[in-house]
Amino acid sequence: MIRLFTNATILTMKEGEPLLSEASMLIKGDRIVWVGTGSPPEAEVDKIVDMKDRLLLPGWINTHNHAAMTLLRGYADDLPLQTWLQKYMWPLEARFQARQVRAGTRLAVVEMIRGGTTCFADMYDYMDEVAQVVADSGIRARLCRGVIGLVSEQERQSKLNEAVQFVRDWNGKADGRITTMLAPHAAYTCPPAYIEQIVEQAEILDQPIHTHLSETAAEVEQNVNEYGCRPVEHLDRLGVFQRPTLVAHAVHVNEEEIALLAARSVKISHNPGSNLKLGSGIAPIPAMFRHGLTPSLGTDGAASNNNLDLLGEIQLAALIHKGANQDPEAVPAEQALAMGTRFGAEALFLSDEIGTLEAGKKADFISVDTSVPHMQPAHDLVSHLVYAAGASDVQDVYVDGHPLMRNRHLLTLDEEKIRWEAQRAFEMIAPSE
Ligand SMILES: N[C@@H](CCSC[C@H]1O[C@@H](n2cnc3c(=O)[nH]cnc32)[C@H](O)[C@@H]1O)C(=O)O
Ligand SMILES: [Zn+2]
Repeated sequence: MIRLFTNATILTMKEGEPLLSEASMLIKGDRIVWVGTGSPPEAEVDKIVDMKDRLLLPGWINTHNHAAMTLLRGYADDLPLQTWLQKYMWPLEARFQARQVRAGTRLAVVEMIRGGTTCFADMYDYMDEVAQVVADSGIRARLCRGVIGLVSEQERQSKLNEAVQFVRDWNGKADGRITTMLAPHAAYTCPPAYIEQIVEQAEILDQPIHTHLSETAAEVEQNVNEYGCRPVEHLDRLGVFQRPTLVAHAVHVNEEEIALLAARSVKISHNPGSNLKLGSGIAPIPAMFRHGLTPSLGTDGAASNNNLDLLGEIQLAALIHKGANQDPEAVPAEQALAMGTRFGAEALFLSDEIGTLEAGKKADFISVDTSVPHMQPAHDLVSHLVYAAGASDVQDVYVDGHPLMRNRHLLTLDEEKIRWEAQRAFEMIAPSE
């Protein structure tokens, strides 16, 4: 089917390309065939969709999440990372079964689609459930079975086997919407030999690696005490960065470490909301840009954010580095938008397919209502999107050319049922007070 989205303002997010007004986008099946002003090359069109008062742009790419943690939203707030994890999250997560992960992930996907996210990375457990939700909902995702190695050797091996089997079962599935990774949870939860083993498997399976890195000062200190070096050097020595790697957080990295991450082309998922909420710190994003890195954005799980609104992260990224560095020129609006789109595609190793609106790429895009009062006067939509818009201004969401939301109406998921299921699944595991 050939569809023409017309009468729109289009932000392609191609580097250096200005906003296109009175523009159109032509889509053939799941791919974009043309974007521009003037008349499209193809005369035969099956459907014309009028996009008056709509800004079209690539969907948001959320590069770090634990989707099922929506079930634990608001459960343990205002605590530091290690207490939050060890005293609250892990004991409750130990009660999770397939049902909790399915319900929590479905809720997460509803929330993400409603906020304009078309692709997310997920690191969790019971990943067959997560993959099935992705397959059924129509969203795109890069998924990995996260492994925490603070268990017996036997359990470590069985978790790794699961992670490997997950890659074999799901990489490239759901018409290519699902891709995978391998994920040692963090240097402080996986012994060195285990990390090496995971790297070896990643090599065999030709998979990228996703891990948490230098999220807190305490974690860096512990690494120095235990292994005699900081986490970046530690992972480098273990060969992690020989693989394409995506690290979440990178809050406590110094100039030298940033240089090494850049030299190894490591991808960064900046999670400003989670880092602020857990009091972890503020990642040195301007310094990363100076070293040629192109950090992307993630929400982290909803228990440390507490929502999955990627536009909110774009806005935080555009604001906090200005304040932290007393520099109003840090992370300009355009760059913050790139972090949520094009750089997100790079971070997930999917930039051949998504991240910009241009011929040959997948038709993953969203539309934003530009007629609302807080987008007036409509002279600089890039500025309005970053500094004035909200998630609920997103009207339409398309992935692979399929509509997942039209005029804020979800088309692939039953929202009411999902809300009910999430409530039930939470009550089953909630501690009795
Ligand atoms: N249960 C799994 C590990 C799941 S990976 C995802 C883990 O990351 C944890 N997590 C969530 N947010 C953060 C964060 O900000 N830093 C570190 N870990 C986190 C989360 O609680 C969950 O346990 C196993 O069998 O080994
Ligand atoms: Zn995380």
